[in-house]
Parts: sequence; structure tokens; C-alpha cells
Amino acid sequence: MAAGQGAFSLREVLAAFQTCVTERREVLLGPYLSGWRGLIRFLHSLGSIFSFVSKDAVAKVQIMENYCRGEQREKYVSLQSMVEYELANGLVDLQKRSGRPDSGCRTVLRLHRALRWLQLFLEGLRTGREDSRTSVICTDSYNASLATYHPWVVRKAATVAFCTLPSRNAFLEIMNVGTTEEAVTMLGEALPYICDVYGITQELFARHKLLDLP
Ligand SMILES: CCCCCCCC/C=C\CCCCCCCC(=O)N[C@@H](COP(=O)(O)O)[C@H](O)/C=C/CCCCCCCCCCCCC
Repeated sequence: MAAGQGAFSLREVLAAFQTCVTERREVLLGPYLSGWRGLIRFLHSLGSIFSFVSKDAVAKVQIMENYCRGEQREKYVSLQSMVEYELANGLVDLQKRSGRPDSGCRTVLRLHRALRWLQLFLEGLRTGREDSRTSVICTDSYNASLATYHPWVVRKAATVAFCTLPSRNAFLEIMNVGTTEEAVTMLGEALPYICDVYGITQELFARHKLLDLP
């Protein structure tokens, strides 16, 4: 199948994040979740060793999709409207989990932290040398982001899984967006949008003191 025309190309996935942010700097949940669904699909192609990761990501995306389709769907159009609604109605467990259904705020916070990993990982792929190792780029990105929030056993499982990743150029090839040079160019085009989504979300959650939800 010609590059870029495969059954699955990361180009469309990363394009989802380009449509997340409105003129009013709101982050729309629809495209945000669409981007994550595409990333998870790509993760499935990397092998069953990552299934412990994709299972958790799928579960979190499903929680958010249920909110977006639920009785209060109009409150879950954007991250901003979600935060305002859930805080105004006392739906967020601020100190400890209470056994209630996970709030959108805590669920998005976990995905938001993973988006930081993605941002670092894609930048590492983009700027890496041809002989760079994806496993090293991935581990360094993980240790600089998500690892902070995971217990030892998860960190160990993640770093073992990373060791199965192919070389940087082979990884760029399986991204199915053309040659390695075209993949690097695509990453350079997509990254500013991912950084923008991350930055807006980080500022929103920091302003409402939601960055450490249990
Ligand atoms: C253009 C190239 C794109 C490459 C993209 C690869 C595909 C990435 C797809 C998904 C990213 C992983 C999403 C991980 C979400 C994890 C959320 C989380 O931290 N969950 C933990 C906390 O949740 P609660 O327990 O508080 O509800 C949860 O404990 C589960 C943890 C298990 C997974 C943790 C390992 C995450 C590793 C992230 C990188 C994996 C992908 C590497 C493949 C290149």
C-alpha cells in the first residue's frame, strides 16, 4: 500500500489536534478525543506488549465519550465548559476519590499528562539522528513526564515495552506518512498544535487548581 494511503495514517490523527482549538482558545472535546482514538489505534499496531497502555487509554476515552453523549452533553463541548460545569456542581473529587464515577476533569488530567509525553516523544523523533533509538527517545520522554505519576511497577512495565520499539527511522516508516523526511516534516507541522492544546489545558487546570486530582 503506498505510503500515506494506508488503512491508517497518523497524518489524519495529528490533524485532529489541529482542529481542537477555537478562535476563543477553547479546547473542543470532540476533536481532542478523536485524536486520542487515532493514537490508540496506532498503539494497537505496535503489538500486544502495549495492551496494558491502550486498555487504560481506551477506558479513559470511553469515559469522556460517555459524558459527551450523556444527559449533560452540552456541558462537555469543551474542556472549559466541562471544568466550569463539574466544579460548579461539586462533581470533582478534589482531595480523595469518593467511589463516585470518575469526573471528566480527573480523566482528562490523565490524558493531558500523556499528551505531554506525546509532545516530548514527537519532538524527540523529529530532531533525532538517523541512528537514534526510539526506545531511548520514548523512555526519556516518559521519564520527563508521565513516569512522575506512575508507581514503580507501571514504570518498569512501560520501560520494558519501550525496548521492543524499532529504530527511529523504522518507526517513522510505520507512521505511514511517506518517507522519513516527509514524516519529520509532518511532525514539525503537527507539533505546534499539540503544544497549543497542551498549553491551554495546562493553564486552565492550573488556574482551577486541578493539576493534582486524585
Ligand atoms: C506520530 C507518532 C505517534 C506515536 C504515538 C503512539 C501512540 C500513543 C497512544 C497512546 C498514548 C498512551 C496513553 C497513556 C494514557 C495513560 C494514562 C495514565 O497515566 N493512566 C494511569 C493513571 O490513571 P488512573 O489509574 O489514575 O486512573 C493508569 O494507572 C495506567 C497506566 C498504564 C499505562 C501507563 C504507561 C504509559 C506509557 C505512555 C507511552 C506508551 C506508548 C509508547 C508507544 C510509542
